[in-house]
Amino acid sequence: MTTNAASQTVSGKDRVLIFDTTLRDGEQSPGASMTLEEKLQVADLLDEMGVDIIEAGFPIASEGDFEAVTEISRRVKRATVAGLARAGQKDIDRAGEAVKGAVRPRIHTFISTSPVHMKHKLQMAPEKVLDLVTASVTRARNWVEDVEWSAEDGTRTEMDFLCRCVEAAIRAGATTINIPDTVGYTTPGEYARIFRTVRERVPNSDKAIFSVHCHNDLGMAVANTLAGLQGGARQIECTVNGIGERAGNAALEEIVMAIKTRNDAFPYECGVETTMLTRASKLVAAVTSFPVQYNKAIVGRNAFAHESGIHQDGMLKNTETYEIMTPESVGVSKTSLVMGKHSGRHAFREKLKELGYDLGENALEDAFKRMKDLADRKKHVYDEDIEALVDDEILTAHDGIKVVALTIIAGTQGPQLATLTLDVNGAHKTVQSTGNGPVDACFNAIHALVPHEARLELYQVHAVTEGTDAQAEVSVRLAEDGKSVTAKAADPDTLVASARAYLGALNKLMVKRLRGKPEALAAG
Ligand SMILES: CC(=O)SCCNC(=O)CCNC(=O)[C@H](O)C(C)(C)COP(=O)(O)OP(=O)(O)OC[C@H]1O[C@@H](n2cnc3c(N)ncnc32)[C@H](O)[C@@H]1OP(=O)(O)O
Ligand SMILES: CC(C)C(=O)C(=O)O
Repeated sequence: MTTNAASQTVSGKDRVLIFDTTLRDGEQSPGASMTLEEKLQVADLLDEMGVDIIEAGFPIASEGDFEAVTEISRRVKRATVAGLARAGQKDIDRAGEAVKGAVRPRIHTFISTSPVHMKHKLQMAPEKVLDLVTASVTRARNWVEDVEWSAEDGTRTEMDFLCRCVEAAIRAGATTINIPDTVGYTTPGEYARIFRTVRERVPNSDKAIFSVHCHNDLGMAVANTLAGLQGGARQIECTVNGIGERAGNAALEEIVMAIKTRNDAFPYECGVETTMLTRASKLVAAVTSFPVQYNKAIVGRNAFAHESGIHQDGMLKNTETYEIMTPESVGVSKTSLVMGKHSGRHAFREKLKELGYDLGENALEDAFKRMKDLADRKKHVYDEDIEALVDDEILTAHDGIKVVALTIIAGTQGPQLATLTLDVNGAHKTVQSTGNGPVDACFNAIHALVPHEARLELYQVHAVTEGTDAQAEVSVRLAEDGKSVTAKAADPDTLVASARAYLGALNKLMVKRLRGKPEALAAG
């Protein structure tokens, strides 16, 4: 056998081969077509990552597929490169032509063996299919030594017939026998039994490596894959991010991490460098434009994110409380403690530390309450949101004038009306003012309650993060007697942020005015 044969490793564990079919079965996902350049990038990464076999395409399908398989065969240095072919001469010759330049070429030929496929799709009698098994494998062997044969719809195939086909394929020279669960129909116990039975009943079964290939129609692709290994299979066919026909294929990253994390249950070795899994996932998502669902195991963006206070507290005390593998082991730089309405004080304190703040207990409590309040109104609380609210907290902590309430009536029927209540050194004062627009009305109200000569030099608004519920960060610059001050405030309501930024600047001006009159400052 010339290929990367599955065998026992020095650790005494069985080596399982990872056969990646992202570029063939993965590309069969409606809408997932990749350009040649994109396929080459994926193939390079798979090779670097330590995948054993790369199924590069189905060469008879199109000129583009032929070119992709040919190119990938030329450049991949380590992995075996496989091309798919139906049980026909033209398909096999085209695949042979495409993979012949590979360091380790493989032809993967298949034919359906289930009653429903043979009768309705192929419209062939079982004996004819059996003949084609021998003929196709024999022809493929004329091209390469490494031939894989697949019994399409194997899990819905009658056992006696499956065994006869497998025996014929091995006799004709197949070195790998794949029994696919083409329509995602099998169950873990059943799939393991199929492999055990075929391996026991087929006399020459020890001459080939058995392979699993599972689809996810019932959400069992990974479970079935692992069960297939327990039944004796030693090659796993899978795709990055689990993309593939219909509901997809078994996800490479999930299988590899299940073997690594639960090696007690799945005592096998595989050659994939797990720290590259996230990179591979991102690349495949980018080139196929198939987003990865947030809660996807291993590579979803929430796979190592914790929002609940109780979990975050546990994580801060010992990461093993809520993580069964480290984010670093799959190429994520670190766990993220996401701030949100379910977060607790332990995690918030840690987050502030990470962002470079050292707040006292009271300031921390205030900031925590404001973060919770923000999280009730806003879907995502980003680090920038926390920075904005803490900066704002620090600025307003010493302010003599604060917003108590603000209501604006705005719309097409002007003038816009602001009703504003301010706390001016402890006394609440309310006024109504109109203006040319809601911001003008609001600033006029401030002017009415706190008469001043300062000039507005700058008024700027920008969204702290994305989305219509993003916090607005408002900057205001006021100038008086040749002195100018700038203040910022952030709030999901642009007008509240505007009022607070204006008052922030006004407070700073007052402090400047009083500078040099310490007795006045002390009096507030
Ligand atoms: C389970 C799997 O994932 S199998 C792989 C599926 N992937 C694809 O089909 C993607 C690429 N396919 C293609 O580009 C095209 O289908 C081609 C080029 C392969 C064939 O195209 P066409 O010649 O136009 O045939 P079409 O796709 O319409 O029909 C398939 C034919 O192949 C036959 N066929 C299907 N599987 C096999 C097989 N394993 N061995 C031999 N013949 C087969 C069908 O019975 C049908 O034959 P018929 O024309 O005599 O009725
Ligand atoms: C060609 C075979 C292996 C296949 O993709 C399937 O049966 O799902």
